[in-house]
Amino acid sequence: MSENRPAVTARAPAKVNLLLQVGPVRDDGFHDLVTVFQAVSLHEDVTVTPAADWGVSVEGAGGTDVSGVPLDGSNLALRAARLLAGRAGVDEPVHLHVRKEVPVAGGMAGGSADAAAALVACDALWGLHTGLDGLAALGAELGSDVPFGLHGRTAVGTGRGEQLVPVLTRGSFHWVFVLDPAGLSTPRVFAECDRRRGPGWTDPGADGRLEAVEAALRGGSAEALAAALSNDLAEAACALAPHLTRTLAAGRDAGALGAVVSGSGPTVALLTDSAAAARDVVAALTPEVGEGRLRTASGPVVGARVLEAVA
Ligand SMILES: C[C@](O)(CO)[C@H](O)COP(=O)(O)OP(=O)(O)OC[C@H]1O[C@@H](n2ccc(N)nc2=O)[C@H](O)[C@@H]1O
Ligand SMILES: Nc1ncnc2c1ncn2[C@@H]1O[C@H](COP(=O)(O)OP(=O)(O)OP(=O)(O)O)[C@@H](O)[C@H]1O
Repeated sequence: MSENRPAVTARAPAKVNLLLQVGPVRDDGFHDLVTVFQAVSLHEDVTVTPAADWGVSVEGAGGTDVSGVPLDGSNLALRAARLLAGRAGVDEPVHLHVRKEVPVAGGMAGGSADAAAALVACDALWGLHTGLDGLAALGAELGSDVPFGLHGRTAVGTGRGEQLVPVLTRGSFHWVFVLDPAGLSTPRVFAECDRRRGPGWTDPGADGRLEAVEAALRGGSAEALAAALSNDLAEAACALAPHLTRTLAAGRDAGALGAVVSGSGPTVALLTDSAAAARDVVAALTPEVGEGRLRTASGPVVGARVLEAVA
């Protein structure tokens, strides 16, 4: 019977947008994007265990504050599991335990990573063999960032961010993330971006930014990538959280090669040219922001996958 199946744990990564080009609002309320995602080594682990009824619990790892995470039917991991069960005709409830390392409402797609990990874990538990494309299609119904949580590595995202094409990259990139105690709501940041643009705004279209990011990734140059980082939501995020302007400057002053708001913010991503340089930036920033708000990570890393049980 289902309750005898062993628990399955899957892991999915956070993301940073190396480029986030925001186009016009579409009729469905989403914006057309051209973005470059990179998966980084902050992870969410989701463990699914057969249970009498559906449920979810959450734990913060490494000091992550999980107080903003819903534990009801709106939790993205739970929604993902129920969506897959519904489509596959599975009637075997699970309890999901989410171990979060990714800041909540931080612009790093933590909730999307939970959904991606839940899809992969449930697919394995129920023996469905849905495949990456099938899971990504389900993931897109849950959120624009979920397909990338499944794919991982580095990819160009178009549409509302759910249509992915892998990007060639060389080597690893080393990041420092400056977390913010307050989150930012993604819809609010997009709305502020629209408000600032005004009704007369016209999309300038392709402007060479994507090509610059792709060339830096192909060449494995942190310096070139730092120069190419850009985010059309940054102005809106800084308008809603004005201290971010100072955080970006402090990161550069601390020796980062480049600084960018991560996605819809408020996390700030600082690019450095080695793991040692990242540690130096942390040391330089600690007096101003405190060690508790600083994380180092590298990318690219793989997308959602089952963690094998240690024998
Ligand atoms: C900011 C990014 O993280 C960049 O990767 C994503 O665009 C946001 O992805 P996400 O959090 O998975 O977003 P979703 O759950 O799909 O959408 C949340 C809300 O963000 C806004 N949204 C999101 C994606 C998009 N292409 N256009 C939008 O305008 C919409 O108001 C939407 O209702
Ligand atoms: N499993 C979950 N983990 C975190 N937040 C969740 C989860 N399920 C639902 N949410 C809700 O989604 C909101 C956004 O969560 P998330 O941490 O994914 O933000 P984000 O990283 O800014 O997202 P993105 O970068 O994809 O825009 C939270 O404020 C919370 O209310």
